[in-house]
Amino acid sequence: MTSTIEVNNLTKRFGKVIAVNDVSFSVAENKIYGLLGRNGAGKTTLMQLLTGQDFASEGTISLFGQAPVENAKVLQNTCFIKESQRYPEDFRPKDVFTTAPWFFANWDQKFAERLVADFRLPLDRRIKKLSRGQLSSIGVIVGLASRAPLTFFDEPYLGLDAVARHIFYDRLLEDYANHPRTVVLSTHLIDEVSNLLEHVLVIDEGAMLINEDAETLRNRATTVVGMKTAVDAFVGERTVLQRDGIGGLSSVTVAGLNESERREATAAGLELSPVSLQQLIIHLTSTETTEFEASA
Ligand SMILES: Nc1ncnc2c1ncn2[C@@H]1O[C@H](COP(=O)(O)OP(=O)(O)OP(=O)(O)O)[C@@H](O)[C@H]1O
Repeated sequence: MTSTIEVNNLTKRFGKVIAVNDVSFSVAENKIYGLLGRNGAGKTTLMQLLTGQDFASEGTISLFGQAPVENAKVLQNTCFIKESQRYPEDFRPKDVFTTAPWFFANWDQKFAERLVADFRLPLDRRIKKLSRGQLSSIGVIVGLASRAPLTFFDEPYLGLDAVARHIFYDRLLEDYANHPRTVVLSTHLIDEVSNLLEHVLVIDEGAMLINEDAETLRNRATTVVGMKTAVDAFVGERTVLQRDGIGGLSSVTVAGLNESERREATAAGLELSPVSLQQLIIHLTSTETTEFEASA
């Protein structure tokens, strides 16, 4: 498998703050990655380092086999959409879409126009007059229509309403199927993007906590539902992530179950359902977590 990104022992310090702490990982070509983690975990810093916008304190980064810093060849194949994107004072959306093709070799103007219509973006209004969501939609359109071989979206949709967010997800999936590329998406709306993600990176306090195929990760926990006595008997000494119940019914989320354990649960009249990625990540990154990580 070809890697688009290779990171080795990457550290970034801001004075005493260690924003990224000795991180090593690779990102495979033509997959959609989720870069997830709590506030201040180091996601934006990591993306800034990867896109050559900041210097590493230690370690190495390779994009398409080369270091990204001041490397035009690498950067013209990379698109970084961030929530806080700034535009020249007098720019209107149409100016952004006129200049974007200068930077991105694969830019698709027709696709950009379709997205402008989808997002109902007023092309002639000054950018400083746009609503928060309209401003975000400019970034999302650039990120999609650039068709850069490597695209980073850092919380790209602040202010976008639910309809617009789903247009983004749908268009991304549709266009990715026709024009495969590597996408790294950072978001806190984990359940919304859950079906989009093929691989999940979770960073916590600067360190890489999870680097796993999304499907494998989802199978790391299961919710067992049924009569309280039967659920308790089945759960026994297993690691419990979450426990809910009402009346005689109980719902308990436990760390991964193998095939024979699943059969055992079903035979005991219990229902099994997969845990949501968001629930799992909340658990893995909440401060008291250690036992489940160790058992995974
Ligand atoms: N220029 C800077 N100077 C000092 N500390 C910084 C600087 N930039 C980031 N940090 C710190 O580094 C840590 C990581 O920040 P970063 O913005 O990468 O987090 P994040 O995961 O993107 O968070 P969020 O989800 O809230 O956007 C935080 O503790 C932040 O306060």
